[in-house]
Amino acid sequence: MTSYLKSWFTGAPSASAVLDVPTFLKVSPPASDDGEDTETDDSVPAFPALNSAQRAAPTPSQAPLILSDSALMPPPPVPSLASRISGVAPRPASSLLVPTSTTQRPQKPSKKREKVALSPGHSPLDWAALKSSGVDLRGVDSLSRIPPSVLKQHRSKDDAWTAINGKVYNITPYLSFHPGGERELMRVAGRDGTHLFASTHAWVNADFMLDACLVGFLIPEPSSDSP
Ligand code: HEM
Repeated sequence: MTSYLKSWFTGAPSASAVLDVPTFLKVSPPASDDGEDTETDDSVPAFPALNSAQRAAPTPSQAPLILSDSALMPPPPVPSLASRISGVAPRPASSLLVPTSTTQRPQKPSKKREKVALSPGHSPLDWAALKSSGVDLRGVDSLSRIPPSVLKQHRSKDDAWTAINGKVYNITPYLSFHPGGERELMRVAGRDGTHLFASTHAWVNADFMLDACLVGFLIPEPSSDSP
């Protein structure tokens, strides 16, 4: 047995190791679909099949080369443990990956825009429903021309007006619906809020949000000496 294995690895055929591969000349045909097997021959098929890859395997003289450990492909490099900092995850090998950690301190949330919890029934959808319900949200019979002095008189929560882009709105009904809270919205009550509004959320369409609350148009203060 040992000499046989030796001859296999070295490729030298030994006298005692003669591969005696039996040759089958007859192979049984595949069974027919209808199950009617006309052949009464019960010979077993050759295994491996006569034309199989196994039979075409190398002879002892073509024995496969077995590589030693040093001839094999080296393993991937071990990440350098020396450069690791305690408590900090190692940097990924690819610079395209997201860094696993950062040395920057998290930024404090901006104080400028804080969301407030709106009371139930005061979502933006509820506001849209109220606007289209036909309920009077203006509090005036007709639109008028409003100078800053008149606007100034409407600065209480129950009666709050503001001017945005030249239009004056009654913001009292919107106070409890404002996602930024009543307090923030009241900052523009009784005055022109265009600048503050735009610097807080320029993307909000005040014209659309408050169309049902329009009370008039902001005009310059009439000069006292005019007739
Ligand atoms: C007068 C008309 C105003 C209308 C129609 C209005 C409308 C809105 C709307 C629709 C949002 C939600 C925006 C979003 O989710 O992106 C919002 C958020 C907010 N508003 Fe107003 N706003 C008005 C005035 C103001 C004013 C004068 C201030 C304060 C100076 C203010 C402060 C805020 C804040 C802080 C938020 C933040 C919440 C967030 O991050 O969404 N708003 N406002």
